[in-house]
Amino acid sequence: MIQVEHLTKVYGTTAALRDVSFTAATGEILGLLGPNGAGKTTTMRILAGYLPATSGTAVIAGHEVHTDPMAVRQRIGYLPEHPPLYTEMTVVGYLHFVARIKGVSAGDRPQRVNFALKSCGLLDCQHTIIRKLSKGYRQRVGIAQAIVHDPPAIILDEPTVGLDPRQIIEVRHLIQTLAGQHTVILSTHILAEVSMTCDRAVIINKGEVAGIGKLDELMQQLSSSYTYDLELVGDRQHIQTLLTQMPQLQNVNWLGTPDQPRQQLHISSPEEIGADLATLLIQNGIQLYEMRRSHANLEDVFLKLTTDDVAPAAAAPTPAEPPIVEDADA
Ligand SMILES: Nc1ncnc2c1ncn2[C@@H]1O[C@H](COP(=O)(O)OP(=O)(O)OP(=O)(O)O)[C@@H](O)[C@H]1O
Repeated sequence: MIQVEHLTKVYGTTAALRDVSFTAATGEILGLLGPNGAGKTTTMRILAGYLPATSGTAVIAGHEVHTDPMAVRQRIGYLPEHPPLYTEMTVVGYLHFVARIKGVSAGDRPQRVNFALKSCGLLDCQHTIIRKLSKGYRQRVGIAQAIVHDPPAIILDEPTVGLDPRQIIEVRHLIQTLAGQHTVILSTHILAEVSMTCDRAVIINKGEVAGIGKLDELMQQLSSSYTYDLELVGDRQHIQTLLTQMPQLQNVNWLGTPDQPRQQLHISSPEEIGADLATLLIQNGIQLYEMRRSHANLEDVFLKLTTDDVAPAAAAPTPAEPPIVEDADA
């Protein structure tokens, strides 16, 4: 449904995206996850046809965003970070307006608007002036305008930002109900958003793809899959020498000071090495008081992939730039 290949965007001297590539299959929810400034919004705006890429291509439902922008805009729903709602209109009036400018026929409009109102939990406030809605409800209106013309692809830029916890849960649930019939790409800097909402994630960092796949696959990609926290008594130097016998150990970090009676050690390893490690230490006279093993969690993956230098992926392309309503008007 969505193919992004070798996408690069340069703002002046700033390379916001470098050779970004990923795909999103029909019906899936793909999370674009990255820290501030990673290039998420830039990617979303290019996909939505509001920003031209410097190079590369992005194809949505068979149409390239640069060479065929109008066809793309008819096939996507886009929720920008700050949706440009017409705040003096009622919710239902606004959705009818958007449906019209998105090309929904007059006969289909009532049904499409009703679907959007219902899907987004807006039926009860459909006659309310948008200006009087809470932020959470405005966000729902933003999503409703993105789906009112029933596009096959939905692009949501930070859809839960600024919402309270209850609203976040509601919006995430809404997004999940949209998948299946729609392909959804959402951007976020919140790990939990991806783990709770998305089928797969593209982790983006400094404009490059740092990891891509299902979350459990991403965790497996980590070289340090297991971490061990040890409490032991023994000479640090001696222990350090012993550990050189296990070359698979990574990130051997001592906690506290060497003069503490009990030493604390944090080790990571791509393999499960607990039994061998314990045997090595005990057979060499080290008193092992505690050893705890934990698996890399999503936070470890994110920190690892967005802290280290990363290798990119691929993709690129295109169009011009207006806010949703104006664009649709065209
Ligand atoms: N119009 C612009 N002109 C120059 N540089 C820009 C422009 N827009 C974005 N950038 C730069 O491009 C990089 C990526 O920005 P982008 O907004 O895409 O990141 P982001 O991942 O969405 O960040 P955030 O989560 O903070 O919104 C940043 O270094 C940003 O400063």
